[in-house]
Amino acid sequence: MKIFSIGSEGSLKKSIQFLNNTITEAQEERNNRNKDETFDDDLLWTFMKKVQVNGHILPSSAIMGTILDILLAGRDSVATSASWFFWLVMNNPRVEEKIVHEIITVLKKTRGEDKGGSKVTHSIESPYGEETLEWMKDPLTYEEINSLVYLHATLLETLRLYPAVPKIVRYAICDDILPDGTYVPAGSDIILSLYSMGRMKSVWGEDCLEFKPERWLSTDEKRIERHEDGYKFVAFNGGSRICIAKYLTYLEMKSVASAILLRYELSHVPGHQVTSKLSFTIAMNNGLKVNLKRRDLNDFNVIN
Ligand code: HEM
Repeated sequence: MKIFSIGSEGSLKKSIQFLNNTITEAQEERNNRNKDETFDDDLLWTFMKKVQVNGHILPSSAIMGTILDILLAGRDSVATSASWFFWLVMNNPRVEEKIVHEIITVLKKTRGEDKGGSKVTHSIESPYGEETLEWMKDPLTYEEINSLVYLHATLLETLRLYPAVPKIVRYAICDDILPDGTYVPAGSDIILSLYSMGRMKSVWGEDCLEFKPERWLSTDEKRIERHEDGYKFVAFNGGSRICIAKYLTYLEMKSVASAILLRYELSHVPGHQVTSKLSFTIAMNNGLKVNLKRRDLNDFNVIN
C-alpha cells in the first residue's frame, strides 16, 4: 500500500518513521552497552527482549506493529476513562470523600500515623511541589492499591457508564445463529454497543443511569461483590478477545486517581462544557478543564 506524503497520511508516514528510528536507536544503544554495567530496562527494551524468537530479536517492523497496537489501544482509552472518572467524582462529593477516606485508612494501616509538618523529599521526581506528609514520599505500592476497594468500584462504575471503547464491530464470514436464535447471514456486520449494554435496565436495574459505586460492593463495602462477568460488564469485551490490559488499566488508573485525589480537590472551571464525542473512543469534546486546590487532609483527621 502506498502512503502519500500529504495531509494526515503525511503525518502518519512521519510518525511511523519516528517510531522506526526510536526502535533502531534503542537497539543500537543496547548493543553498544558495556556488558559489565547494569542498567534499568525501559519498557521498550523489556518488550524487545521478550519477543526474541529462537535467540533472534524480531525485525523492527514486527516490534513496531506491536508497539503501535499497544500505543493506540492503550493511550486514548485510559486518558478518556481518567477524564470521565474525575468528572464523575467531581460531581459526586460524597463519592470523592469516600475515596479519600479509604486511601487514608489504607495508608494509616500500611505506613502508620503521619505526624505531618516535615518537608518531604520525594524518592522519585515529583510534579507535586513541596509536601508536608511523609506518606506522600513514595507512590502507593501494588498491595496498597489493591486494598482500595471503593476506588475500584468507582472505576468499574465509570467504565460501565462511559466505556472508553463504546462499540465493537464484528463481521460474519459465514452464516451463523446467535444463542438467542437470531439468524446472521454471511457478510453481516454486527455492532455491539458496549455503551448501551452498560446502561440497560434489564442488566443493571431501575437505577442503571445513576452513578453508584456501591452497586458493586458487598453491604459492608469491604469487597467487590457484583460479579465482574465479562458478558455483563463489557467495557473490556469478554471471551477470547478480551482486552489484554484490563488489570494493567485498573492498576494505572487507581494509581493516578489516588495520587491526585490525595493531594488535590478538583472543581469545575466556570463556563467549561463537558460533552461527549463518539468516535473510536468516547472522548470529551473539549477535554476536561479543572481547577486544583491543595487538599487539606486535616479535614480527614490525618494529622494527630
Ligand atoms: C480504560 C482502558 C481500556 C479499555 C476500556 C479497553 C477496552 C478494550 C476492548 C473493548 C477491547 C476489545 C476490542 C475488540 O474486541 O474489538 C480491547 C482490546 C485490546 N486492548 Fe484494551 N482497553 C483499555 C486499555 C488498554 C491498554 C492500557 C492497553 C495496552 C497497554 C490495551 C491493549 C489492548 C489490546 C492489544 C487489545 C487487542 C486484544 C486482542 O484482540 O486480542 N488496552 N480493549
